[in-house]
Amino acid sequence: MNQETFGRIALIGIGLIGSSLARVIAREGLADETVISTRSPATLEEARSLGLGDRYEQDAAEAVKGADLVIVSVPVGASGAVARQIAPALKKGAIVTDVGSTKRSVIEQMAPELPDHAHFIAGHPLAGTEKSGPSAGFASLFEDRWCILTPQDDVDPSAIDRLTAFWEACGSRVETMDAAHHDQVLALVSHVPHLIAYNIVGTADELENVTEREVIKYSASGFRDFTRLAASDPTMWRDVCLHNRDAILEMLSRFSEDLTALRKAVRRGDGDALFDLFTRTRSVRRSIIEAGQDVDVADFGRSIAGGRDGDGAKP
Ligand SMILES: NC(=O)C1=CN([C@@H]2O[C@H](COP(=O)(O)OP(=O)(O)OC[C@H]3O[C@@H](n4cnc5c(N)ncnc54)[C@H](O)[C@@H]3O)[C@@H](O)[C@H]2O)C=CC1
Ligand SMILES: O=C(O)C(=O)Cc1ccc(O)cc1
Repeated sequence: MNQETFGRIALIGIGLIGSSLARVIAREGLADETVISTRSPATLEEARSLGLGDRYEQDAAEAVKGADLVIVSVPVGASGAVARQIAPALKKGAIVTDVGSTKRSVIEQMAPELPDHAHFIAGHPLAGTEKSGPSAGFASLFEDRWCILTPQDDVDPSAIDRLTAFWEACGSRVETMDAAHHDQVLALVSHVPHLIAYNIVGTADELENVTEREVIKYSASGFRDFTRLAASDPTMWRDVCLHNRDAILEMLSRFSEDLTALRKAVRRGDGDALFDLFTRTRSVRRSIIEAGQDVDVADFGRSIAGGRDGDGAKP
């Protein structure tokens, strides 16, 4: 058997991420058998009707019996409860991982529950959409995306190698880092941007002198991008905020300070300050595109090719 393939994989939680995993596991032949479990009977039926696995179990403990790899894909606030449920049924030597958007809290919730004979390695694929549920997933979700692993110091390196090989077989690039560092970085690049989107769409929704029709009719692509993020799953994002509170608060403070400076530049008509900030931020976007990290590179490429990018000179 190759490094990346497993006899039995158990997927606990079968929403966007779990079902994308089920699809890529099937496409790449990464398991002899895939067992699916999720809390809601209706969701389990949906997974069955989509043909996502080989076996379906309502009981998570039943699902992990004999599994070589267990992947927990539930809202981060449910991680501890799932770990408690599956712990007594885990096979000796099983690798247990998760996909949650926050890492310190998931480790704090799961690690104490799991037996020493299992290898627990927390993880986070930096890949997703605003959609949720089993039908929202797709096999190519993880392609050319980062997957961050945050193993604790005492984890067997060969288990890390196997999990790395698995994510690589799903199309991802894998990086290992400290959980606290992960949470700080993700607060900046993912959690706070989602909160900004929720906030601006909420603000637009509450403005009395702008009708809903106008928001829909005149929303340019910038606002549309915010509405996409602000359509993300409420349970998932409530849990992210509750479970990465300190890092999110720290980044929000920085954001507020910078917003105050920006507001001042607008109020004072300080064109130089505005131009300098906008020039700096444009170069950030360019670096991201050059590094090949953009979701819609083709679209951005068209906007550059269309010559709408200006020459960078201060008018
Ligand atoms: N949606 C996204 O773009 C991304 C999400 N993530 C993380 O992946 C995890 C799953 O997210 P999605 O798949 O998007 O969510 P989802 O809402 O599509 O699916 C969640 C699944 O968990 C199940 N579930 C909820 N509570 C449970 C419990 N107590 N026991 C067993 N199953 C339970 C639900 O029935 C459902 O099958 C979350 O921790 C999220 O932070 C990570 C990367 C991207
Ligand atoms: O839809 C988007 O733009 C996302 O940013 C998806 C996403 C959401 C949460 C994560 O932890 C990782 C990726």
